Amino acid sequence: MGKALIAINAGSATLKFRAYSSDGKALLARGMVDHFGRDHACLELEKSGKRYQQPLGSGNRDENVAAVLNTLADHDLTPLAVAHRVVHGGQHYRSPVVMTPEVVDDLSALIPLAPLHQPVSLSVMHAFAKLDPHLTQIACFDTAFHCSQPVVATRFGIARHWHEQGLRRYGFHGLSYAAIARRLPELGLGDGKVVVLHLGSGASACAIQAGQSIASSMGFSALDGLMMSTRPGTLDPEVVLYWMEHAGMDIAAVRQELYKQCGLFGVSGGLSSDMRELLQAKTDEAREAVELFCYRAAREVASLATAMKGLDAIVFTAGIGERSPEIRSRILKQLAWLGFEADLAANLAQSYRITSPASRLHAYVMATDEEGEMAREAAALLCGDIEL
Ligand SMILES: Nc1ncnc2c1ncn2[C@@H]1O[C@H](COP(=O)(O)OP(=O)(O)O)[C@@H](O)[C@H]1O
Ligand SMILES: CC(=O)OP(=O)(O)O
Ligand SMILES: [Mg+2]
Repeated sequence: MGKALIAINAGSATLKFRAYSSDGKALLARGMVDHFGRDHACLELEKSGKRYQQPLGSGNRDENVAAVLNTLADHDLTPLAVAHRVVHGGQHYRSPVVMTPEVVDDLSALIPLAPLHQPVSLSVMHAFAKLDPHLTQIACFDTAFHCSQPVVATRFGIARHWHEQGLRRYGFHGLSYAAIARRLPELGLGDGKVVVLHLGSGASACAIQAGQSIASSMGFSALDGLMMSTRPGTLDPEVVLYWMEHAGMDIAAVRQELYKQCGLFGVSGGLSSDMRELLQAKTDEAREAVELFCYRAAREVASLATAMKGLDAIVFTAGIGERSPEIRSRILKQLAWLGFEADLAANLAQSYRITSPASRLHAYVMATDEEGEMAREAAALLCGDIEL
């Protein structure tokens, strides 16, 4: 097999990768490390109709990444170029770029704003560069899709000079939203007002109108908005001041709390950050964690609909959104007053449309394709369709 365009998506609970033909169009192989960075990390690969699975026996992220690179080599998937999902592009990066030492420095400076993701993406780039220092590596940004938002959606209610210094809402999961927006015309929603719920380990929602991001639940960092696996979502900032003033927590301890100890994990009393486990668990704490997750997601839909002054449909996507009928059904129940009537059988079958034909508003399940979006961006950059 010739060389492949590799797309790497380092998320907070998974590391997904795909190999494409050099034009980014044909999918050659797909894989993922589930439970990325945890003791029971497991690598899966699908290639030429065959599936391979390998428990990694290590919760070390660098070792998990090394296993991915070895697997690519073992399966004859030599990189022609590698496209990386980079969560934070800051004020400056609004379209994909070829990595250079200067870009590495710029993206490293954003690590504090995306501590679960940015360092991992940079270390994956470093691992590939060690294999081949001349390899073209491309950064594709989660923040880029949200550049279309009106200023009002990007401002915090703080003094103007902070906004000018970059303290504003950026929005994340943009590669996922771009992939969904690309497919909205299939549903007759190319010009519609749609709220997309990206429910994975990190979770956010985005108002997409006529294919463009109008507003998003995530802000300056990927902490804001919906409650997530280990992140709280929207939080009164006084909670942070309280931690610092009364619990003796310094910045590192606060950051650790916000990124690792909150969300499903914290509310379930430390039981699990994994929705699959919480849905099986019988404790009151697990039940409350799941309830809060759904409640926050449903509330955000109504808020984002208001940003668009209307709503035509919602779309569920990502790990939980694509695979959990229970969570979708609870969110739809909370939104029933808006005109959603779930089709229970369709929801259980993970069908495309999961609302009944008579429902005033419709809900859909769509598989996200962050890697496909990155491959498209990288191929366009490599053939000169996007200016460097
Ligand atoms: N069948 C399922 N039911 C409920 N949750 C699931 C299911 N499959 C995966 N998940 C959840 O999806 C999350 C991972 O989502 P994903 O979008 O793939 O991750 P990441 O945020 O790492 O990109 C995991 O935390 C897991 O709990
Ligand atoms: C931005 C973010 O939270 O990403 P993920 O859901 O992949 O962890
Ligand atoms: Mg993800």
